[in-house]
Amino acid sequence: MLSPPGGTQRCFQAILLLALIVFLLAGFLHRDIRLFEPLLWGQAEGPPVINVMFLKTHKTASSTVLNILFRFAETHNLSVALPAGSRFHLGYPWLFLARYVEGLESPGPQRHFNIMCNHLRFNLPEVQKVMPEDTFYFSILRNPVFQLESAFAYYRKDVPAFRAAGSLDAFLAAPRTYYHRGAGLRNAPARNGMWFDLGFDNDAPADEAYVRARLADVERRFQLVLIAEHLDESLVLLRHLLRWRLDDVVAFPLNSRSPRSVAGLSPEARARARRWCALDWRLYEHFNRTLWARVRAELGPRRLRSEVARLRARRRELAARCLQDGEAKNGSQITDRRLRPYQSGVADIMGYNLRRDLDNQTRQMCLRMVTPELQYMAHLYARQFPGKPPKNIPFLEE
Ligand SMILES: Nc1ncnc2c1ncn2[C@@H]1O[C@H](COP(=O)(O)OS(=O)(=O)O)[C@@H](OP(=O)(O)O)[C@H]1O
Repeated sequence: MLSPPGGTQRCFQAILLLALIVFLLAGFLHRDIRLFEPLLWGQAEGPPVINVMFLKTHKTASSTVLNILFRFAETHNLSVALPAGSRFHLGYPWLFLARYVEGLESPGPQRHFNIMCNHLRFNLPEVQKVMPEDTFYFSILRNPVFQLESAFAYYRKDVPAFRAAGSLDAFLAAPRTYYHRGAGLRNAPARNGMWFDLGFDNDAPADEAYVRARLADVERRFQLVLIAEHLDESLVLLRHLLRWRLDDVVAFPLNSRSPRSVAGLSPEARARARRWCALDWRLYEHFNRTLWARVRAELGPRRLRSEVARLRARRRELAARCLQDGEAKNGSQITDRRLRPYQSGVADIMGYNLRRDLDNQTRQMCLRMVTPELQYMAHLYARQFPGKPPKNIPFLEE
């Protein structure tokens, strides 16, 4: 005889119902946790880091990072190690000396600053005279092929090796024809420019032991090295390490050339650039690899994806709120000359027009995000040293 069908059926239905409840609960909880995840992630585990040294390498998206730091300094009323007197950088291309900083030129008890981020050639013992002991050090690198191409356009008229060559292709085909050590530091941007900015010899042979020793120096000193090609991921990691808010690291790209002034390079020219700048190439390869290892260890792929998406969404939102047409403009299209970026070489450097309908508070916030480096530095200088003559920016007077 068969057992009464009602019992088995009820048992089966109960199991099914239980499975359904478990399934729905799991799905709901999962969604629920995911809903709160970004909030939990956003919570800092201590006060924000406020002593920060950024080694601003050349042509690596470093102006965008500098803007982040200037804004943080201004909104938190922090002191910035600014170039002394009428200068615009901290002694570059010479190795940095503490006396290049305003307020440290005369002997006396050393003063410390919170933020240091203007162009300089790294020289640790002198930087340590300016920055507190607990300073967070970081820098940025870019693929040396594109960094060199950008430098060529930007310094075309200033760097003897570039001036002598008709084009970057011609330069890379026979760099020794144009590049002579006799020109000294003025030729630094023409070879291993990032290696040079780190304070190393940009003409040294790329011997394995030497390269490894210098990479280890950088590892030891810098808590983080950002990569321009992965700037958003880098900024997410930076924010996490500094315990800053999302808006602190949201930035519009600054100092970018208009696409028409960017030269395409053939695969041969790219390979030559990698060989010519072999030290920079090793540097870039190494820190590109360690950035991803670091991101995996600190954040993991899911959190990284979510935070990068939040950063991009916020940038889009602010671009729509702040910017005329929501986008960058060529240098000549910028109507307010105070927002015009410095133009150099044969590069057409882009900037931004602000929307006209902004209320005062929004305008103030947007203005900080689009103010070019030199103007922002002059503004901070006037704020920090009201008794000193203000910095004069010659191209704004023209
Ligand atoms: N993610 C991202 N965001 C912003 N900018 C980026 C980024 N990646 C690269 N770049 C390019 O970096 C170049 C500007 O570099 P810098 O600001 O360091 O230049 S400078 O040394 O301060 O003059 C400038 O390069 P070019 O446009 O090739 O000249 C920027 O376009």
